Amino acid sequence: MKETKNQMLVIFGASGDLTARKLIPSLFNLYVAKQLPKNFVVLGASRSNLSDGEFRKKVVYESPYLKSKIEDLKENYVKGFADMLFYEDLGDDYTKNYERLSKRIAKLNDTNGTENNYMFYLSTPPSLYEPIAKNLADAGLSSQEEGWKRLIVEKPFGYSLETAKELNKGLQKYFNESQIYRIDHYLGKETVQNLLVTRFSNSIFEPLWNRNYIHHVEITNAESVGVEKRGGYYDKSGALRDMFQNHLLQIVSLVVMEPPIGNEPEDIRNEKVKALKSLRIMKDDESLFENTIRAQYVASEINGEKIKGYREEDGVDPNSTTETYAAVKFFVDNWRWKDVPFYVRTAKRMPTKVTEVIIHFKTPHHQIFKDSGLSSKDNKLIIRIQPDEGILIKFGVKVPGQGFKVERANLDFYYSSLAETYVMEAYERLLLDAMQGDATLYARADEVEAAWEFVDPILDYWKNGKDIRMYGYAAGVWGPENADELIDDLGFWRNPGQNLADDAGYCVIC
Ligand SMILES: NC(=O)C1=CN([C@@H]2O[C@H](COP(=O)(O)OP(=O)(O)OC[C@H]3O[C@@H](n4cnc5c(N)ncnc54)[C@H](OP(=O)(O)O)[C@@H]3O)[C@@H](O)[C@H]2O)C=CC1
Ligand SMILES: O=C1O[C@H](COP(=O)(O)O)[C@@H](O)[C@H](O)[C@H]1O
Repeated sequence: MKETKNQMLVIFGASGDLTARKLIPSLFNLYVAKQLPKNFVVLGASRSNLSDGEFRKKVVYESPYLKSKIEDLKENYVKGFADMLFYEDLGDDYTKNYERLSKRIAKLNDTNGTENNYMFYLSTPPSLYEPIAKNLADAGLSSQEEGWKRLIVEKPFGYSLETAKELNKGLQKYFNESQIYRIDHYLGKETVQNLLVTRFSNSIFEPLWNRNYIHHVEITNAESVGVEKRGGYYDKSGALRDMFQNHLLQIVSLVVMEPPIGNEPEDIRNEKVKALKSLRIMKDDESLFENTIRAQYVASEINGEKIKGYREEDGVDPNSTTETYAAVKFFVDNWRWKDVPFYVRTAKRMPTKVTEVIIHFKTPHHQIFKDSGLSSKDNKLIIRIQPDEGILIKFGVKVPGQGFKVERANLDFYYSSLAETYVMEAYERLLLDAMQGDATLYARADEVEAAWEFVDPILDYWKNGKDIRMYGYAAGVWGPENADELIDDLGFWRNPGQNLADDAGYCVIC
């Protein structure tokens, strides 16, 4: 087991939503699981004027995100956690007041024995990432002469290839690449990591994992919710930037990558970068027109409840051309994947929340049971990332009786069957990894840039392309009908239900 050294976590943007909703609950879980180091403190920093006590009240005692967790625990236990939290008000301007902040850090370090090991978490608007890094460096807080210093950077990492490069350069002026941890919470999901294990710890999948046996690959990420309270942010982002450039291309890289030479962070990251660099970039309008689809949800009624259309959401421009649905077909230009199409889609306001990877295998090259009724797409490996996490293999079996009637059967594995194993939440896992200095599940600078390189021309075409269309889909359906055209020479999208084994067309709103 890796060692978690005594340390301090400084969260910039500590009065915000992410801190209350994800960061503090994850730290609380780690505290309950006794995974935090002996000497550990959290210093929150934001513009809001809060005392230590008010901060503790907000993110622990009165937090709706901890309510059910702390109800089950003794009060002094909860107090033990809350007492590790402190707060420093940075005033109106994050670029000022660093002198005060660094004095507070030094004092907390001396009184709590955190050994000058500091992890800075940037959970602010992205425009502040570089200024904060600069201010920290100017205050001597990026130097590793005494203790280590790490910088965790939230998404979005850039708005385009150009801005991502600028941000990389900007941060690397003040911190070394090895100190920078770019978070992608999908990499913290147990089932996403399981993609690596499924592929590289079994001898039954990898020999088939190539163009000789795989017909096409499909990845679906669907959410039943709309943009919720984040209309202002989302309208400047859209599905391609919000989910595809980061989370989905990370999943793609794990499906596409070659076997790494080992499981050290750089072994894995090197292969992921190579995978992302092998995605065929679509450059001309014709291929962008043929291989990409965008759409927005429109008002609808589900189970008697009226659902707003995207353009009616708070913070969204009534004439917005931001997509809430994105589907992309692409190829991977390397030896393993030549001519194998990949279909990846992501959207809000779908019938259910689900993320899965489907490997569709080819038809056996000589079919002796071709009158059996099964089609070429009946051998599938489904890796279910959420919910009902697990793996399903679909294959043909003989129907008992005379002749050779073939029917589809399922072989399945469910994570829930490992009931005794505690499965950490994504942020919990990622925070612990960063505390231990393990960057395997964090994106490297070149990885992020390679992903933007693929996405940039699509965004550009969607903004300026001459024939580009914006389709509509009623909230609660599986996107615009036109999206089927993308895939229809091969079949149709698998529209799964909430459970792994639920097949096409099963729709619920949850
Ligand atoms: N919320 C989520 O679920 C997710 C968030 N993220 C990312 O995490 C980051 C934080 O998100 P979230 O917590 O939702 O955002 P919020 O808007 O809720 O919080 C932002 C924080 O930054 C501070 N802040 C805002 N503007 C300024 C400013 N001009 N100068 C100084 N401080 C400022 C705020 O301080 P104060 O209020 O005290 O002024 C607040 O603490 C963003 O980059 C977001 O993209 C990523 C994935 C999911
Ligand atoms: O990063 C983001 O992810 C969430 C979806 O995360 P999940 O773990 O619930 O699948 C998405 O709702 C949000 O728009 C996006 O910014």
